[in-house]
Amino acid sequence: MKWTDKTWKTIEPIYQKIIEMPFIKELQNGTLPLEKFQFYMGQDSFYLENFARSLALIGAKAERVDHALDFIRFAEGAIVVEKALHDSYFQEFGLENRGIIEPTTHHYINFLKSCAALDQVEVAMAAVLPCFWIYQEVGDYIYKNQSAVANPYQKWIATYAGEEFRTLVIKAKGICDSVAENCTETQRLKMTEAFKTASRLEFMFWNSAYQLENWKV
Ligand SMILES: Cc1ncc(CN)c(N)n1
Repeated sequence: MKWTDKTWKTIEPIYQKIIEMPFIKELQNGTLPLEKFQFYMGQDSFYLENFARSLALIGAKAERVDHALDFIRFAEGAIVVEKALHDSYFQEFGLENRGIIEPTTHHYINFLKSCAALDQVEVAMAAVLPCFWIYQEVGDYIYKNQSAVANPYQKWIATYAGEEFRTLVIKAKGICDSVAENCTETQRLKMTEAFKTASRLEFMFWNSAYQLENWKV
């Protein structure tokens, strides 16, 4: 069985919790309060910027030159999406600035950057995979289950349920499977652990937006 198939099984309970969370349910039926979506967009702008930096670092460390090129392109794509957020979504959703990096965003981006800087490159590749794969699954899930009424968040849904994003996810999964084949079992377990931690952080990221979580001091 492929490393990705085996690993997804370990996060099935986390994924189930994600699709049941109020943020996702309300995004799906279009009732998510604007304030929560604005908070999410602001934090996601910080996230994407730092996700891109992590991807670029992984690209620089990849053994295979084709993997390096793929990761450098992923990094470029994340920066382009981040810019699109500023140029269009922020305006559309009335967000004047992105605020400051709040606790869960801080935790997540520092987890990714530390994996990219300090861990074995295969482990770092596994750590960024949920950022692709979970978003595609959630995008597809919402797209398939949404009600017919006009949804103010349709553009967000279309981004992650679209063909373009699916192609990236297939590529990112393929890279993880190919590097996992050349790893020892211990290294593969470390990859799985990193994938699981990032999946938990995806849950926490949406949850923190729903709670409008902040530093409090
Ligand atoms: C927190 C988070 N994770 C993943 C994605 C999709 N790249 C995102 N936009 N934001």
